[in-house]
Amino acid sequence: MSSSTVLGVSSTPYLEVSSKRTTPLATTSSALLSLPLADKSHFNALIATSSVAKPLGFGNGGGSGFGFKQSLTFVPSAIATPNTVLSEEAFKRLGEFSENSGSLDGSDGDEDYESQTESDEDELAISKLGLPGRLAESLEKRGITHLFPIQRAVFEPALQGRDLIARAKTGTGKTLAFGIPILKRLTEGYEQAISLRRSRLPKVLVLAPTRELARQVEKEIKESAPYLNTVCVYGGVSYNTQQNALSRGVDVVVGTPGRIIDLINNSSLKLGEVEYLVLDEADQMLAVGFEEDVELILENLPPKRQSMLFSATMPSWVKKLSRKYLDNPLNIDLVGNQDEKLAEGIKLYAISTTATSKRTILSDLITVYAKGGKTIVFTQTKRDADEVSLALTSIIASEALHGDISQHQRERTLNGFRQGKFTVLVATDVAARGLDIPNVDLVIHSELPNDPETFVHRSGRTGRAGKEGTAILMFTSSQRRTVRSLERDVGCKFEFVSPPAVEDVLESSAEQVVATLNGVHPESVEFFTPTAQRLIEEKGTDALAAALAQLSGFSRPPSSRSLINHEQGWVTLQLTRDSAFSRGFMSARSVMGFLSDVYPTAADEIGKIHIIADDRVQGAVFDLPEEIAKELLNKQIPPGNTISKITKLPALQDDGPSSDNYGRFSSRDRFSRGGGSRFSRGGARGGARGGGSMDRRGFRSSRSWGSDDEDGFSSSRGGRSFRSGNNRGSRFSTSSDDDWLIGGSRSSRSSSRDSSRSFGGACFNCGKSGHRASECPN
Ligand SMILES: Nc1ncnc2c1ncn2[C@@H]1O[C@H](COP(=O)(O)OP(=O)(O)OP(=O)(O)O)[C@@H](O)[C@H]1O
Repeated sequence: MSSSTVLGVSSTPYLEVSSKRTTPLATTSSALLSLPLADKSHFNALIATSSVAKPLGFGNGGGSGFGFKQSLTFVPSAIATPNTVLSEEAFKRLGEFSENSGSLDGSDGDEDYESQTESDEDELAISKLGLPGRLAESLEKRGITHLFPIQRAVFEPALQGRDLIARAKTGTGKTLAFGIPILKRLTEGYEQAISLRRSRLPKVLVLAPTRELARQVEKEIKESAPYLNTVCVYGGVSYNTQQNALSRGVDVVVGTPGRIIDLINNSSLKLGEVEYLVLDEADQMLAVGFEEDVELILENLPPKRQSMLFSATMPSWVKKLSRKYLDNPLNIDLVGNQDEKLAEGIKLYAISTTATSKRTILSDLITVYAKGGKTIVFTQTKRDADEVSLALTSIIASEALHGDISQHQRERTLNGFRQGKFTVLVATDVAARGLDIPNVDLVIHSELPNDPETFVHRSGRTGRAGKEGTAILMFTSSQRRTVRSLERDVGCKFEFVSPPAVEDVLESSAEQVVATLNGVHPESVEFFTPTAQRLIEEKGTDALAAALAQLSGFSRPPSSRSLINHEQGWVTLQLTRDSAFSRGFMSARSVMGFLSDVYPTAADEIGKIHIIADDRVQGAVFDLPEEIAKELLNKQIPPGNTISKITKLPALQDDGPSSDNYGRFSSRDRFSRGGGSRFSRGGARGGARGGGSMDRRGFRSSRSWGSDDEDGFSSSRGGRSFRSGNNRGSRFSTSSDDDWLIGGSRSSRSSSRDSSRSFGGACFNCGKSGHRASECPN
């Protein structure tokens, strides 16, 4: 068995699979379901593929499935670890391996696969699992006709009584993965019982970290096995109802730790007969803060029980810690360490924002990316959740959800959201884990999450059960590095995008309005038809366009916005220079030099400057207040230069040219964490720090320093709010998030109106600093 693995496959003889050749789908579902039943010391892992996805109606690709490869294959021992089944990482490697190899009998694997798939689908059907009739019936009634992959992987070992640690991506059906085998056992047990005691004690305890999640698990179990008595216990509501329910005899208790402890302490909840324990969101349940409570609860459970841990994230410390509570657990990991941790159907975007532009961008993102569907916006603090929700409400119906809101209101809000009464839920991480709300199209992280796990869970509120969804991460320029490490930790890639252009927002708004027109009652339409006819005769399509504009909330033209930081009232211009005319490279200084020559007011009022990333283009983009931009565009400019208003940003250099002195101070990360760095910005900028009395640019530069921590990584940890940004909210503070600010010597530039002082930019003519092109000795 050196390079081969021996697998026990239900009643069939052991099957030896060489590591060079595999059997495409020789055994499929039966293998999956029965593998752990066999002599466990003999098998390492099993690779399941689209035969898993297909019967589930996920198809083989198109982003809708779970990303399984085309065939079922077995893992050579080199890849699998003992007590580990079904790693998707292993799937991938072995998928390739099996695709290149023939089947053992030399037949064409694909044919075998197709012919085999038909019967697999059958075997995997809920109706073929040997479930008690009423359980199978209620599952099927709910549309659960086939097991999902994690459910298949867990089914047999769970029935065998193994302790488990199971990881599978968000929205892949982990609740029923533990639910189905437990309910099977429970139902079978009760079918043998003559009658059920009214005072029976719970056999199953499921712990969840939040009340909403506990309620949801309760619902899933109740709907799957309505004939059992399932009681949910959680804080924030009266004890009476829960105590009464428990006293009537109970089979399954689902709850949050705090209330469970209270009920144990007042003797309303007795856990002495629990046979099955589940920790949902196990990594959170065992994290600091929860673990003590969990431990306390476990002390009340019989030592002989089956324990199962489930989560979409399972940091290694959880596995270590869980040894305390589990007996020789089987690891079932459908995620894999090297692979992307997010569900397959989630499209990821990242967008750089500033504190002040955040809210405008937020509502634009919702308009453009959710297209009228449901959105969850995650904030760092409760206050942020309230404020963002309030701010959005004037544009889009939205509600806040967080821990300070009364439990009844929390439930009303969640129900309203589920039912589509409003489309935007603004929540703290109380909603990050587990919540299964159908058709959430968009998740927005309005602030960086505290850790990669939270990112995975928050994002996982969309793209569930094989559906597609979008997650957008908003970050400030100082957090760019953290975003990169997030990519590494989660194994994902963001598409970095600019804020939606005004045109896109208008178009999406119009589309949404058009979609709502179908809902207008025909009788109402009749009332308006004569007026509509008259209007069309008088104004043609303009009449309808005006109606759409009004309904979209754009009865006035939207004010222009910077493409760089999305600030209203600003425009982004592009300056390019013919290579024949170029001297030296394009830098922030040379842009300043150019503007000082052509239109000094523009140099005074300029916002951000970025150099175009394309090496073949000598160019930069920069922001100007709308009126000044208009003036500038009417000015005569030196030959070989082109200046224009743009509607889409070209690719930009991240940190500015390294040879530019200003670039040295460009990465705010350098300052945001190091405290009193020797690159003291204040010093470098001519004492701008704290310079509230300085002129505008000096002031701006001082703000950019001062806000470093507020918008930096520490903000996500410390729960800074939009408000902190907004309180600083003059348009000048917006520039405080500059990727790199133009003013290596802002204080000196700020005096450019006073020509007697030295000129801080570079000459546009010769590229040297210290003088203007008009004063150029060359
Ligand atoms: N076999 C199945 N067939 C059809 N739908 C299913 C099946 N199993 C689960 N579902 C549905 O899939 C959705 C996601 O399931 P669930 O909430 O259990 O996911 P999860 O893996 O626990 O997600 P999270 O990690 O976010 O908690 C639910 O709506 C559930 O009813």
